[in-house]
Amino acid sequence: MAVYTEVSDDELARFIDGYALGRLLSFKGIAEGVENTNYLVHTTDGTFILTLYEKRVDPADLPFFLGLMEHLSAAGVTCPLPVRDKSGRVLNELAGRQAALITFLEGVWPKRPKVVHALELGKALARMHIAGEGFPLKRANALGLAGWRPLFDKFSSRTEEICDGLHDLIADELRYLERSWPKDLPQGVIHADLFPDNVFFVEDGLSGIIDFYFACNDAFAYDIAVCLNAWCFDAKSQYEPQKGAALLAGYNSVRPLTDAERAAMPVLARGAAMRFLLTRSYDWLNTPKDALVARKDPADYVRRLKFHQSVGSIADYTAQLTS
Ligand SMILES: Nc1ncnc2c1ncn2[C@@H]1O[C@H](COP(=O)(O)OP(=O)(O)O)[C@@H](O)[C@H]1O
Ligand SMILES: N[C@@H](CCOP(=O)(O)O)C(=O)O
Repeated sequence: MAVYTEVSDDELARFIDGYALGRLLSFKGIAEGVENTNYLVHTTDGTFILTLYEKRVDPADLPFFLGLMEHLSAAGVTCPLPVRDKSGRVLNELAGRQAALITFLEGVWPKRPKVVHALELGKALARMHIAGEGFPLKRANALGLAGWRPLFDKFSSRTEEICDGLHDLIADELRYLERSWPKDLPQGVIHADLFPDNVFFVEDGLSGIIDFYFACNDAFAYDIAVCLNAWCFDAKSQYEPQKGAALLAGYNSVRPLTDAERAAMPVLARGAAMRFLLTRSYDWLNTPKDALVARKDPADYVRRLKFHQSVGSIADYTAQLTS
């Protein structure tokens, strides 16, 4: 459960009084998520999600994240909307943290994504990329190529606490990525963390996207690579080419990939594996013992990275195995 910050009944009742949402009825910590503290809040007017922003969120970025949700929602993407308080603000302070209330989305995230989920995801991702056009705020990807080495430096002396060989795997791969990272790919606003637990479905229809707290300006194709890793491998970290093919086909049906994007997919998939290997490794070593959070296993991303290193091109590989 990701609850880093406890909120008392009285504190929350006072906080809710600041909004035109009726009276607080009940609230409980949410048993999912990694980055922030989330509570499910019931008031006499409805159900909302209360988020208290934690460690990795720079308060200066909050207008980007909350403004993006408003922009995407207005452009037809089903995502949470920040709720304004009685004086029109979306951000307030609660229990010493910046906090916001957002609307509750119906649906459940797929615990075992199927091919149809990957297809729908691909279409929704492309629609989201198009819908992001015209969003006026900018945010660099703090966990992009330039951020990986400084993050590695923070835990490189402790990698053996995770697994043997991890230090050299990361160090060698960082050198490769720094040499090979593609420039000049089509860019725009990307989600950058579109894992299954951030995408809701009602039956097989995609009902909404949440958790925009890593969103930034970066290459669209990098967002696809993040999804390939997160959606198209089974529980044993074996690549599932039918899902990869469905994701790419769904995306391509809405926003056709350029030749340069296709060619870059193998290195982007390696970079996307590196990004989550680094944050998971850091969190594995640094999550406070008393935090109510389920740490994510870095080993899943060691296996993905090794898979990408072993195949030439994930797009060719997908095409080969599905033709
Ligand atoms: N708008 C929402 N509607 C419904 N459930 C939500 C919403 N936002 C978050 N949740 C629930 O809270 C969980 C954690 O949210 P998330 O934004 O992923 O947290 P974190 O930023 O900590 O990763 C989600 O898996 C989901 O169950
Ligand atoms: N998706 C990341 C962890 C971030 O968690 P989220 O709850 O914000 O999606 C990972 O799997 O490492």
